[in-house]
Amino acid sequence: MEIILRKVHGSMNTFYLVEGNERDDYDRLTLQLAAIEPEIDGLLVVLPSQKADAKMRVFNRDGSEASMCGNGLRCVARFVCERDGIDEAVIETIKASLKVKRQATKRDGIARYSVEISPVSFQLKDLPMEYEGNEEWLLKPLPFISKDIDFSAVAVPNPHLIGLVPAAYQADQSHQKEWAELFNGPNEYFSDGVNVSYVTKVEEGIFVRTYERGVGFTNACGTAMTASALISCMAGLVPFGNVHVYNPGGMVECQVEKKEQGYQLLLTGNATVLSVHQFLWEDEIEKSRFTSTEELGEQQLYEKFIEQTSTVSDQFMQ
Ligand SMILES: N[C@@H](CCC[C@H](N)C(=O)O)C(=O)O
Repeated sequence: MEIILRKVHGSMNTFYLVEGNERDDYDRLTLQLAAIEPEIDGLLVVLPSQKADAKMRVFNRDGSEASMCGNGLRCVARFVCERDGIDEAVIETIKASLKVKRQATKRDGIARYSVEISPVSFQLKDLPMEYEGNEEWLLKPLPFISKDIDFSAVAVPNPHLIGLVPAAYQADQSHQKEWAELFNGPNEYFSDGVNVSYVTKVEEGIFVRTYERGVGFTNACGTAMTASALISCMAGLVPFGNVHVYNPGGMVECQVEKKEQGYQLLLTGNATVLSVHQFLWEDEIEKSRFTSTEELGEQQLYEKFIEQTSTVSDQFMQ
């Protein structure tokens, strides 16, 4: 079957995006694409919805399905808004229907979208995380990892473990790698795995590096950056409001507001289309292949933006 794929990214968190109908083998398509291009983070599927403008499903590079993807949602938001000629939409995801909005284009010419990140839960059962009968784990060390790092567990609604770390843990990622690999294999704490982020305060906001469940280290994880901004506000590291979140793939803005009914989170950043492809999707991987590729020029604009943000991020890059 011939399908159209768009290669897209939010903060260099890179996906193929396909529009299709509900079917049960998008995990197979993800694995086929990852076999051809091991550096992609996963697949975004745009489906019809009964209750929203569209539905999004997200597959990690290893074929596992996630309940949410913040960077991916911005790319889906752009696809749906451009397809339907609208500036705002509602996208159904596994656990919630979320509002998305096109942002006015700045002078740099980059397409940007804002997406709601919801629901937010600190209940360990919602990640799930199991640790000595605790119901929540917020801003305190997990003694079996380190006495020096404050960790927090939060579901938005995909699972995140967030550590507030000094800069030395960003320069050498071996500590983060060791624990993230452990928690994403058979282990007693996180039965479904977890996205693990290390967060460091920088003058202009925070820097976040994430080891993603189903992927490994990534340029950026939108839900992780938003959850990290929330935890950084709760810790008093940065004020509530608009938080600049730097990452190895650029910078996004996370709006963190405390409301009576809980926290309201908004993620704003680029939604870049790199290329459009035709792909022959066959049962066997050997027969599946790209049959055409059209490169778009958008990445040049994004690279100029990265040059500006790299003054902050470079100190943490190896
Ligand atoms: N990159 C995403 C999150 C993708 C899913 C994650 N790996 C999980 O399994 O929960 C984002 O931008 O939020």
